[in-house]
Amino acid sequence: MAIQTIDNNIDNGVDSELFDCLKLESPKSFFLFAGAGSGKTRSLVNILREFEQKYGKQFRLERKKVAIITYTNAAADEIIHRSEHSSIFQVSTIHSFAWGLIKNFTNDIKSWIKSNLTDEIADLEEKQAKSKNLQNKTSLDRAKKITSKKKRYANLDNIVKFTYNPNGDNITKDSLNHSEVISIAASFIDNKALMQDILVCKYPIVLIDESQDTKKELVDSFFQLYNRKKDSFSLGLFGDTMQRIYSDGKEKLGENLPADMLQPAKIMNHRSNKRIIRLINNIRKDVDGQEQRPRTEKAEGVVHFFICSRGLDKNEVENDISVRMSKITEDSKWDIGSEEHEVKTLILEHHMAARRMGFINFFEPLYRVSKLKTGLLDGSLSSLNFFTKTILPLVKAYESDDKFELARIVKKNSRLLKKETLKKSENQIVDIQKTNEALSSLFSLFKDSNEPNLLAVLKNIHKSQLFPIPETLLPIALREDRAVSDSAEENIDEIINAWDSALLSPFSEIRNYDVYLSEDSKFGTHQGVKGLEYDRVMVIIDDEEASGFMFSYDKLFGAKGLTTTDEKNLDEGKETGIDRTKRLFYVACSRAKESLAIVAYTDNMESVKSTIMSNNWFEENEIEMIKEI
Ligand SMILES: Nc1ncnc2c1ncn2[C@@H]1O[C@H](COP(=O)(O)OP(=O)(O)OP(=O)(O)O)[C@@H](O)[C@H]1O
Repeated sequence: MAIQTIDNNIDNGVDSELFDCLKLESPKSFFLFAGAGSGKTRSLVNILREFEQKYGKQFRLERKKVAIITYTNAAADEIIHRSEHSSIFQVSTIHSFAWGLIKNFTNDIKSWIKSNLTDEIADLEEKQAKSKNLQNKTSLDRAKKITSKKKRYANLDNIVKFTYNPNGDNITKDSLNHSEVISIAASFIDNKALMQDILVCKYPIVLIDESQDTKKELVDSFFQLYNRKKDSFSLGLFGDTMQRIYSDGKEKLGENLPADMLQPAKIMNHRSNKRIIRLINNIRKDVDGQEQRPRTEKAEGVVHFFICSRGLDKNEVENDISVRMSKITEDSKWDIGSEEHEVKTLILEHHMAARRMGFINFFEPLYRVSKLKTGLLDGSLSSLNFFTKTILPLVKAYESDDKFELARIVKKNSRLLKKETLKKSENQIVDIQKTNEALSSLFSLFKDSNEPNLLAVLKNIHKSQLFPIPETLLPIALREDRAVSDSAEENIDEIINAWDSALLSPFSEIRNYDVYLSEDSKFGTHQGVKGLEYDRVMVIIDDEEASGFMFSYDKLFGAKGLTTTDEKNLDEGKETGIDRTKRLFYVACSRAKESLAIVAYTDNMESVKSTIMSNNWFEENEIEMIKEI
């Protein structure tokens, strides 16, 4: 028993070493890089709690804060919650933090943008001057870019204050875009003594979680700041180079660190069962050879690799695999048919979840428009909220005969029942009657479990004037005849174009999409689940379906050969798509606590099998080939 305790707690000393760095009398910096599930986030929270106890009062009096930079808003919320909402901690994403630093420096921002635009315009004009044909697409696009940049330059003096939303698209004239905010903050930290003083005075401690993926420009600036202000500034980096999966991160972050930076190591993995840890140790073996140890009380656990022929019905394959896994693991929660089914399925791209959950027709056209992507994924798109936040709850209230809820939604959103409308109205009874008729007309579309398409719902509401139509959808709602207008408007806006297709989907797709957005969705992306953990994980792999270009599982598993570019990168010691994919695979597999199923679709089943066996990732009895169902 005593041995077990020593084993599991072998890394416990690290927390006090880290806390020691934060002592205000003698600040030091550290770099805690350790594998998945080694308790980095836990260490971060532990030292924050201890810091609050020792320095909380002092920091509040002196109006100082510890800045904690996380990769996502969700991670920020988690740390805020776990550090008990203490006001001395400012937990935010890198974009929010950077914006907070620069937002009051309007004149300096203007000068930076002017100088940047001057360089960009000069560069474009030089290229344009060399163009052999000014009428080809590239040259025409370049000409447009030059005009728009010149326009922005001319408008800069009219801007009183810049705006920026770290979670938005920032398309107004006075807004900064995401990369500008990062570059401006980095440039101010590097070059402005005042900014360096403000930063160190307000935030004597900056801690960065997932620093392997944090914008490299800013990480470099923090290193510079550390070199300048060592006596009054502490920089703490948490991360794992094996989990660097975005191109924004600094390559080889762990190399050439300042000599006085503390670099503690952790060797435990507190998260996963033994077999899963052996697998992830093997995946990183030829990258840096770091090996983790499981906790002594952990079970063996299960990993299983299903090699599936492309072209099979994926829903059927994956359902069958869930049943098969429940047998292999003797855990009924794997079984899709069981009431207690609880498996996290990791897909590569959101549209793979859309296909599996039944909202692909509505999702795909909108997802293709880059301006709509963020809002579509986080559910903040206002034109979409019309369906998800107004119509869907209304229809659900109708279906469950919840008159109270129905009245509440109508009162809140209806144009006809607005207080001001009713006040002005000569005959309120007629208005209420009109509302009832509008509702009946809308619900008639859903009679007998019918699922109308979204266009029918939109047109119905526009006609009855029950609710105001979002601005983006108005041109479509106003159209008399879709077919005529399609041919008449050649140069139609890409957003309207996308909505034109999306609106042809049945309303049931909105229901499914709404479930996907909610916390309890059983899907996550390989990238998006960084930092999280689940008992049972199914990793779905299909490069063709994902249609991305950053990752290639086919190459990682030997189903496809290397391209000449890959060969060239390899020769030059540069990173290849295989390296990136291996790290993504490591992140995905290391989310599993108890058992893990990999489901890989491929055209080359035998090559996949021999690759995953020859690099010792899977044993023969852990591999199953599914050619048909
Ligand atoms: N010292 C410990 N004793 C017991 N459980 C621990 C310990 N450290 C971490 N854990 C547990 O192990 C799991 C992983 O911890 P944590 O999320 O902090 O790891 P991480 O290094 O941040 O992981 P990743 O890099 O994979 O996101 C969590 O469930 C956490 O509660």
